[in-house]
Parts: sequence; C-alpha cells; structure tokens
Amino acid sequence: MRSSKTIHVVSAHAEGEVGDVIVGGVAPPPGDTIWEQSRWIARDQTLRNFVLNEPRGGVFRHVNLLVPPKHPEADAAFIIMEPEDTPPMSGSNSICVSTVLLDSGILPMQEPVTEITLEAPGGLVRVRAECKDGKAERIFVQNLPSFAERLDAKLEVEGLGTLTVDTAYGGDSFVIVDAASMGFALKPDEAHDIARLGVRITNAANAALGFHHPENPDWKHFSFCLFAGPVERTAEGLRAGAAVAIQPGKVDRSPTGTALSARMAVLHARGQMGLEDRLTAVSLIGSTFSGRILGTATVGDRPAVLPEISGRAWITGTHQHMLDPSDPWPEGYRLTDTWGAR
Ligand SMILES: O=C(O)[C@H]1NCC[C@@H]1O
Repeated sequence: MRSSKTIHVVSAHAEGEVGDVIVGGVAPPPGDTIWEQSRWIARDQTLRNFVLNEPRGGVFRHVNLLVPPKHPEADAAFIIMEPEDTPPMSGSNSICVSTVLLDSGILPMQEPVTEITLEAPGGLVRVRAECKDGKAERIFVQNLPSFAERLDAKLEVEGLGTLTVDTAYGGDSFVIVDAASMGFALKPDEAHDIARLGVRITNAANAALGFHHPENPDWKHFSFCLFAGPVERTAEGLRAGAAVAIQPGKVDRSPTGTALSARMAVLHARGQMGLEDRLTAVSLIGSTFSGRILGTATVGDRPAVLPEISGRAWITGTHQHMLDPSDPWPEGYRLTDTWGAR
C-alpha cells in the first residue's frame, strides 16, 4: 500500500443527512479567521474535490474539516464543505461535528450535559449536548443571528409563472416557497420533483432578487430553496414539514437546521411565532429538528432572531481516504447522472 495523503474521517449523519468529519491528516488552511480559511478551501477546491467527488464522495456527502479555533472562547472550529458551497454555517453539519467531537473523545464529555463553543466560518455557536452512557444524545445549537430579508416577493420562474416567495438567512441563505401552493404534500416520493424545481427556483432568485447579508458581503447568493409546509399547532407546539433543495439538485434528508432558523425568523417577522413557541420541522424521511427563538438582535440594520435548533446524530464509521500516486483522477470526478437532478 502507498499513498501521497491519508485523511482520517469519522462519518456521521444528523437526522438522516450525512456530515462526515475530518479529524486528522489535513493541515489547517491559510487565513487569519475561520471565514478566511473557508474562502481558501472554497477557492482552492483540492480538498473539496478529493472528499466530495467520486470515488470517495458523492452528491449526498457533506464533509467538515476540524481546524484549530481562532476565537479564544471556542473549543473547536470547523469548515463545512457541501456539494456546491462552503457555507457560513449548517445545522445538520454542526450537529454531526458536535457529536463526533464528544462521542469519539476529541473533547471531554460530561454527563448529563456538556457545553461547548464551536467556531463556524460564520461565527461562534454555543452547543449544549444531552449526554448519557458516553453518547451525545441530543445536540442543541444556538445558531447564528437569523433574519427575514424579503416577505411576499414576486419571483418569475420560467415555466412556473410568478411565485410569491420569502427570502431569509438562517446561517445560510434561503428562498422560501409555500409547498402546498406548489402542489407538494412533502411526501418521500416527491423528492425528485422538489430537488429539480428547487434548483430552478434558487437559480431564478439568484438572477432576479440576489441575496445580501449586511455583515458578510462575501455571501451574496441564495444557497437553498425551502419548500415550507403548513404550520400546525399541536399539543407539543408548532409543527411543519420542510424539504430543502440543495445545489446541484438533491433534497436534504434532515429537516435542515438553517432552514428552520430562517423559517423562525420569517414567522417572527410576521408575528406568527414568539419566544414562548417551539417549532418542530419534519423532513421527507420523517426526522425532526426542534427550534425555538431565544431572543432578538439586529444584523446590520435588520431585525433578527437568535435561534436555537436541536437534533440527533449518530456515528456511522471511520475512513482513511488515501491517494495512490498513480491514480489518474487525484481530484476524483463527477457526472451529471447523479450530480444534478434533471
Ligand atoms: O441542516 C442544515 O442546515 C444543512 N443540512 C444540509 C444543508 C444545510 O447546511
């Protein structure tokens, strides 16, 4: 056996969505901040291609690189690599990273509750983990300040006509459509159509509306389209289906923590959710993230909420990715049969 690199990975999923964690074998990228380091990873593409492309990756894989934190309050830092983006924050990935850090012993676990601070590219996130018998059973993440950007905006999508959409930020950027008015009941057999339509809607929103983050001028596109189900009031609180189309055309298996945060910001802006409410988002596979609003804030001149999301993750294995120097595809490959819903 010979290899010009050896990358150590602990694989995990959060409520169905894969979020692998690189725990060794990669030197920290250059940059004075985690954001700058994440921009370097996004520009360079070498690591992204190696772990996300076939034969090591695939369109369903997200991979997180652990790096030494820059902020004095942070216990660990991570750079998120998604199929097409290297985003400021991610709900499912932060839950996978927290679980791997605690369940594999990289950070010490205290039962019944461990509190850690993670540094995501978009900023600090506080994490509370409910732990039992050496397992982080539920992860609560205080996500980045989240805000509604546009409410009831008109968006022309070729072949679909004029849609009424909301746009919002929940650690990543969303165009939000009403699932029912698009004809979706948010059932598993709709996944392909949701992926396909969602990418068209996201692309149309990028062309016609554009996204603006008041404090992060680098993040100026919509990453995702959320198909938002109707909000029902149950004995346990608010509950709504959620399906998020991710570029280049797949549906998040988890209920998407950034989408839940964005949706809570929109519901709060509309006066439909308060600090006393809980919102449970349900994914196409029936998994759930639970959310609440801890307080309010501002992002630049925009009113924002401070969201908390919670969910569960499980480790699925370990891998050592290697590169034989004679492999003709050192950065792997992707083909449109799987890379992009058509
Ligand atoms: O939970 C989330 O926020 C994420 N899941 C995959 C894509 C998003 O970053």
